[in-house]
Amino acid sequence: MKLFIDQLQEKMIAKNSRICVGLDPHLELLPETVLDPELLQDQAANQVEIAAAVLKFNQDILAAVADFTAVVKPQIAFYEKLGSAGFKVLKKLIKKAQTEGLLVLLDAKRNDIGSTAAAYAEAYFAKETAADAITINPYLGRDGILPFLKNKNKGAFALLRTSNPSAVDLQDLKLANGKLFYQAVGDFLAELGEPYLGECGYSNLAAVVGATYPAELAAIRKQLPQTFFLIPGYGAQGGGALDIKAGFDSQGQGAIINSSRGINFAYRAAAYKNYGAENYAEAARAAAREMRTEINAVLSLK
Ligand SMILES: O=C(O)c1cc(=O)[nH]c(=O)n1[C@@H]1O[C@H](COP(=O)(O)O)[C@@H](O)[C@H]1O
Repeated sequence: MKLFIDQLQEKMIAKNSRICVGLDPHLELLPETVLDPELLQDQAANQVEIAAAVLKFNQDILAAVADFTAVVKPQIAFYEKLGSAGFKVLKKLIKKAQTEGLLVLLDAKRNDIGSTAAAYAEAYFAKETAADAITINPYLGRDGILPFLKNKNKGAFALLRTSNPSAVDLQDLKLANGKLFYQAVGDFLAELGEPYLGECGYSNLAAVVGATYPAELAAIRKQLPQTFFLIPGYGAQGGGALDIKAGFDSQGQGAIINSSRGINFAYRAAAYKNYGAENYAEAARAAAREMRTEINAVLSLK
């Protein structure tokens, strides 16, 4: 079995795509034709119907974008909040995505002490849920990270320089050696990821760097030539194609750019309004195709 990172690179090349479609079903943004807003008045009582609507919506989005992406990223919070019905939806979506030939990066931002991290790795990489990769929080250090790397056909994406405004609160703290905290985390991840390098030159231990901080992204790419990046913050959070360019290597490899709301709910955006709410999947397909084109153009890829 190929290393996760080599599988990812292979699929990115096959799809000629550097995008990652987030599957974040914000309930209040779902079309009324899929989810009756009345049901949201009492979410606890209507969990099963809401979960069914979420499943339909996400299955439609998945089918619509599958031609344009190598990987999808369900954010687990949106499924967890629907209780056991939501968890079943997540499992079905993971299976459907993989059946469509896509890799699944489960956005769960997990971590804990080593023994508990091992339980998380088992929970999300074991047969039943079987995501291909997971987002993790590196704050606990190596014993909390290594369990996610044990199986070499799975990957882990550690938070490095996040896209949110408060990223600066802790990540930019200056250390005694003059480095910023996230820069030291970067060095640490590069060293820890070294034994997990794939043939593509990147490690199964990847990192998350926000599109909303282009200067930091450019510096981190230089600092960490063997670390693959997930770059969220494109679209809804304000990041654009020029902002993410420096996250790639000279071959236009080494990163995937995530957009969740910008694709899932494209039907609500002025640019895709003419599709109409009932054609939300076609609008998402158009948005994914356009995002792929924009990113390939900025990277001078055909
Ligand atoms: O790990 C992530 O995926 C993540 C890290 C980060 O720094 N910023 C960030 O937005 N994300 C996730 O990426 C997605 C962004 O969603 P949109 O802003 O709707 O495109 C959400 O699922 C976030 O939880």
